[in-house]
Amino acid sequence: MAQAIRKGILLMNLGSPDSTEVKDVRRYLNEFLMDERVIDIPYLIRALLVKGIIVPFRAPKSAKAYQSIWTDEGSPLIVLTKQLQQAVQDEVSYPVEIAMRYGNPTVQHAFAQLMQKAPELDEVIAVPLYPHYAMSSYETAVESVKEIHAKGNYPFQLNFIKPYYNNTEYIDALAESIKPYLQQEFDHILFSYHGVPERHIRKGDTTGCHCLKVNDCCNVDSAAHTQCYRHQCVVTTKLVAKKLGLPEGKFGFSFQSRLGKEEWLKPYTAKRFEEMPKEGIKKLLVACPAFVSDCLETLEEIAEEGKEDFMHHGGESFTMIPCLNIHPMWVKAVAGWANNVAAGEKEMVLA
Ligand SMILES: C=CC1=C(C)c2cc3[nH]c(cc4nc(cc5[nH]c(cc1n2)c(C)c5CCC(=O)O)C(CCC(=O)O)=C4C)c(C)c3C=C
Ligand SMILES: [Fe+2]
Ligand SMILES: [Fe+2]
Repeated sequence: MAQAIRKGILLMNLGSPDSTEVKDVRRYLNEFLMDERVIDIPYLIRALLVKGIIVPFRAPKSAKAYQSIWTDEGSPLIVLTKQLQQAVQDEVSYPVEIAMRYGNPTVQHAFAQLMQKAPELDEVIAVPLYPHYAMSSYETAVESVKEIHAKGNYPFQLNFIKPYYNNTEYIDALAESIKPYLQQEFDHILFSYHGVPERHIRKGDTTGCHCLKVNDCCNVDSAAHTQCYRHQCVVTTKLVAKKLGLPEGKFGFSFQSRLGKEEWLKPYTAKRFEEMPKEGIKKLLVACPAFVSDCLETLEEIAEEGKEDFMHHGGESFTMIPCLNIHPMWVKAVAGWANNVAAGEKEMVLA
């Protein structure tokens, strides 16, 4: 009889600084922004720009922003990812660990923990906590885990859950988490996704001739869509809006967190917050489906800064809908994917 495969589950998120001290934020930003998939310019120029300009100016400001959302247990992103770990662990028989792309806990630490909990571990199923494919999120997480795995000569194989932007369980969980907020009076719901430079979208176009080149590119069938962040955000928006029965005009999407002078995906969330009250949108709901755990970008940029901007420009009410965090349907979805992989159903898995 074939032996049962001994598996482990690795939940992978982006990461946060170890504390809100400027030195820790500086170290974190250096690691993050020196990633060649985040700032994709030649190493020497990147080093000059990141270490000489961006980080020295940004670290004190970011530290302040982190201070405004930090909890007694630490960064919300890490705390919520740990809560997700525990919740998924309650649903599956395999050990579950978490790792961050930048900062702590590291992938090496997670691998060591998994091997300790399952000494005969022969497969790790990695779940990137990003529903959409972007070079600067999903791809860098996957590639760095592969690199660490290869360098460390680990005795187990790796499998990755594919981007799940259109997966039924993800969409159903998202819709269910948003539904209670639709009971209140609102004019519009904005789906705000983390932005990326438009250049990244063109660079990732596997056909070389589709993304941001063809009219209405994200709604025209293309092989490029397996790696097109914009297309995947558009699809999530449509599917969740359909599931919630939102009529055209009652919802929209935008992109937040722009960094630098380059053109990023549009419309910009910050600009929409200024424009919407003038368009008669006074009561606003905001959901952030690119993040599965609340973090600096939702709690500070949207719920604090964004709210202030919207209200200042004539808004009357602003409600940020929390991310999936540990919503029971989301927990079940993650546990289910890992179990399906265990049962040999490979369709959620990249080779
Ligand atoms: C949802 C996926 C994400 C993509 C895509 C992404 C791209 C991207 N990000 C930056 C720069 C920064 N992002 C920062 C924070 C941050 N980014 C994501 C996710 C994605 N980023 C998350 C979950 C967070 C929050 C982390 C936390 O601790 O809560 C920051 C740090 C904070 C700040 O100083 O603003 C930077 C910098 C770039 C340049 C980029 C694509 C090129
Ligand atoms: Fe980011
Ligand atoms: Fe597109």
